[in-house]
Amino acid sequence: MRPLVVMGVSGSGKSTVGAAIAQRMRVPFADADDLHPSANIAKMSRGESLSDEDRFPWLEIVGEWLGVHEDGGGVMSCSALKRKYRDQIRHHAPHVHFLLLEGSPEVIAVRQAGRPGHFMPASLLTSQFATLEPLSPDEDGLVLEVDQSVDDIVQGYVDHMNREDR
Ligand SMILES: Nc1ncnc2c1ncn2[C@@H]1O[C@H](COP(=O)(O)OP(=O)(O)OP(=O)(O)O)[C@@H](O)[C@H]1O
Ligand SMILES: O=C(O)[C@H](O)[C@@H](O)[C@H](O)[C@H](O)CO
Repeated sequence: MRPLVVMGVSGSGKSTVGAAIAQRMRVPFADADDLHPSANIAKMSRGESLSDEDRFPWLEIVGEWLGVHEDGGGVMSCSALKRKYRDQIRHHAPHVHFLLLEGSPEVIAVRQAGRPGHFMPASLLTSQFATLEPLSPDEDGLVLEVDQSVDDIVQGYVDHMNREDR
């Protein structure tokens, strides 16, 4: 398996789906939320969105992890909201592909609200959507709708990969 980034806005299900795909594919999983410098977590907790400068060093760590898993495969959940962030990741891991979890602000807001205690405030969801640049046709990846069960999303990914292998 090639390295995979499960991407999307906060609350789209990246951590849940990423862990489930990694388990299904029997490869390591990492959550980019765990790799943020503490200053980034503090900033988001204050209700401020991250800048490109804040994200740069974090994306270097994310890219390096994926680069290490270029051969054996691995899954990282990471927002990867902008094309240039994905370019930065691809620089480290040229064979990486991306699964964008796409959903309406309404559905995702309900999911976000359903996990009290998370550092990410609901108020940042608007800026997450404003920042998101969907995958371009020349980017290696697929898009799946979040308004379905986690099992169905995982199966959607597996089916896509099986079609690609044929
Ligand atoms: N397909 C799904 N159906 C129903 N609930 C889901 C689904 N995917 C995720 N959830 C739930 O939605 C909430 C958000 O999911 P999760 O934490 O995985 O999102 P995330 O994109 O990793 O968020 P963040 O980046 O903010 O940590 C969780 O409570 C999770 O259990
Ligand atoms: O790029 C970003 O703005 C961040 O990665 C956020 O997306 C959060 O870390 C994550 O989603 C936690 O809620």
